[in-house]
Amino acid sequence: MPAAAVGLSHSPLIGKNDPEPEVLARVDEAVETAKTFIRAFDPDLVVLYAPDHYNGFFYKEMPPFCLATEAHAVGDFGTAAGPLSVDTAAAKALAQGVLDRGIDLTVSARMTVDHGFAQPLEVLFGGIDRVPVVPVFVNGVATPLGPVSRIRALGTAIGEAAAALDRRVLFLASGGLSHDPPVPVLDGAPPRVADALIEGRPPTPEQRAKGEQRVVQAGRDYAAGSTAMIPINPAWDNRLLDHLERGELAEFDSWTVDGMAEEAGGSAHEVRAWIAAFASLAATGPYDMTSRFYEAIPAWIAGFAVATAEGR
Ligand SMILES: O=C(O)/C=C/c1cccc(O)c1O
Ligand SMILES: [Fe+2]
Repeated sequence: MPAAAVGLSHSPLIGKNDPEPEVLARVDEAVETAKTFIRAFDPDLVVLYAPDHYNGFFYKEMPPFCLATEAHAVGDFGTAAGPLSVDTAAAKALAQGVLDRGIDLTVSARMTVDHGFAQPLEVLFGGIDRVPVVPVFVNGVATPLGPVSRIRALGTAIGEAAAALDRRVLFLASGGLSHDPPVPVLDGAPPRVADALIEGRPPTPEQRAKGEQRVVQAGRDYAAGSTAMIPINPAWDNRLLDHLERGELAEFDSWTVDGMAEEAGGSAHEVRAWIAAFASLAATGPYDMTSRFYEAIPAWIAGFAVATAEGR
């Protein structure tokens, strides 16, 4: 089966807190490389692995991962709102294939997603409804989190199930790499915040705007030298990219949840999306990483990477 993978960091601060023009130009060039790669590969199905930031998944029920047979975006941070063009038949086939392989997959027939899903679809395809997609939520924020080996197993099972579809499948990862944005944490949260994280009542437009402004301000403070967050860790990020490039995916099984957070920040767990996508590609056969870009971008609170890979 023709298969490829693209990893793309997301940040809701893109276009709001931009870094120096030279940095932006380098990012634009890397994104153009990824777009050219995708155009040449010409996928007819995109399996999109992405996290959520308490817009679709809450502690009332928080699965480690969940595949959607339908999905709509909330439109946070200026991203598009509305339905994603989910390929429901492919999603159901993949879900069955994953369950058949012994992975306890949660399935959503109406998933709510945020910028984690919407941004890569907009950046790479020009909209959230342009390409047949199977959205797969991978929890990268809400502790407790299970071992990374389970995410690799999920990615492998989806890759194997996708190989049976006889489609041109692009496995797309959204998230990471090292970063520590002010996403709320349930442990120790004041009762009002804890209730919101558990119940997930939709915010009013005013509440949403206030929450988003808090994150934008955090990015500005961080770029100006605030040390409140765990620093972006380029060495850690490049170690991750090295393992992905060399196909050393089993190396991630020894990465611990606490160790990842300490070295690379509370949202570094978003790299689970990357590990899942590359495990999916690896399950279809050997691959080559064809492009790789990395830059630490404090204004976006992101160890920011773009990478493309294709099956041999
Ligand atoms: O607060 C949020 O919803 C998200 C914040 C954020 C900031 C920077 C990079 C990311 O990946 C984020 O999710
Ligand atoms: Fe994120």
